[in-house]
Amino acid sequence: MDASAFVAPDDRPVTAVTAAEMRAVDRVAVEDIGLDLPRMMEHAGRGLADAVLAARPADLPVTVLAGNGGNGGGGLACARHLANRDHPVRVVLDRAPTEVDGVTAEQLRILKAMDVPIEWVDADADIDAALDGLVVDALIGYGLTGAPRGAAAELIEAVDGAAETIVSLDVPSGTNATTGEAPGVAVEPDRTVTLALPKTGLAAVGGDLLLVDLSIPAMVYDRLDIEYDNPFGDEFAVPLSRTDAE
Ligand SMILES: NC(=O)C1=CN([C@@H]2O[C@H](COP(=O)(O)OP(=O)(O)OC[C@H]3O[C@@H](n4cnc5c(N)ncnc54)[C@H](O)[C@@H]3O)[C@@H](O)[C@H]2O)[C@H](O)CC1
Ligand SMILES: [K+]
Repeated sequence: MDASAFVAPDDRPVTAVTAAEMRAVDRVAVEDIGLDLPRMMEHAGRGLADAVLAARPADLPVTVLAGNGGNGGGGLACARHLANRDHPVRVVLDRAPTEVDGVTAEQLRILKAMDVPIEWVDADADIDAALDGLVVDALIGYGLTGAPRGAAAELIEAVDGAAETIVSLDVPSGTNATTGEAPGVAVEPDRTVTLALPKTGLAAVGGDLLLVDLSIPAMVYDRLDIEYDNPFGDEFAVPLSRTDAE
């Protein structure tokens, strides 16, 4: 097996996947096992909340920047767990709540019912520097298509200048999950909480790396001929180190 760009704490190599491979994993998980996206999104949000609680001093407010896809949905699930622990958390969307759809809209409905503050920005809003404290970047994950545009781009630019700590979910927003390239603006996180398996593009990204388990069984990877040796052991999240392997 070629040396991986990532290793788990016991120096075990951890396979990295491209965005296309991870999409295929999601498809097989849903179609063959019935492990559906909302369930995996919940695991993502719980693992992200664990990482945020571990990273933030008690009094630091948390702002979750959420997009309209699976990445946003994981961020919103994280916001719910923080709110349940009376941590100061608010959500800032890159569009009006009425424009959020799919599973992410379901996550949003729960937060609304819990009276979690929900704000949003549109393309030409100038975002106040209130993006201080700890910012969770759940705008865009491996679904990036081209250079960030509109409100998402504005938020990406605002957060890099204002936040004390930035935790990105899965892939820093604006970064191509496969190549690590940033076609436009991109978040520069202190930590990336990536999901299931590290994305190949994360080898080129700075900051700490934490891998969170979405409970995808090894047989899904086997069906796609993706080399998989459970990186979690008995944990549900493991820190990853980047090797200088080519
Ligand atoms: N097995 C797994 O790894 C799982 C990962 N999950 C999370 O879901 C995302 C992928 O979700 P998807 O809906 O396919 O796309 P994203 O949420 O990453 O992105 C869509 C989001 O981004 C906006 N957007 C895309 N390109 C641009 C752009 N150029 N400018 C502005 N905005 C852009 C788009 O509008 C949407 O808002 C993965 O990363 C994980 O976080 C699943 O939760 C479970 C399985
Ligand atoms: K992100």
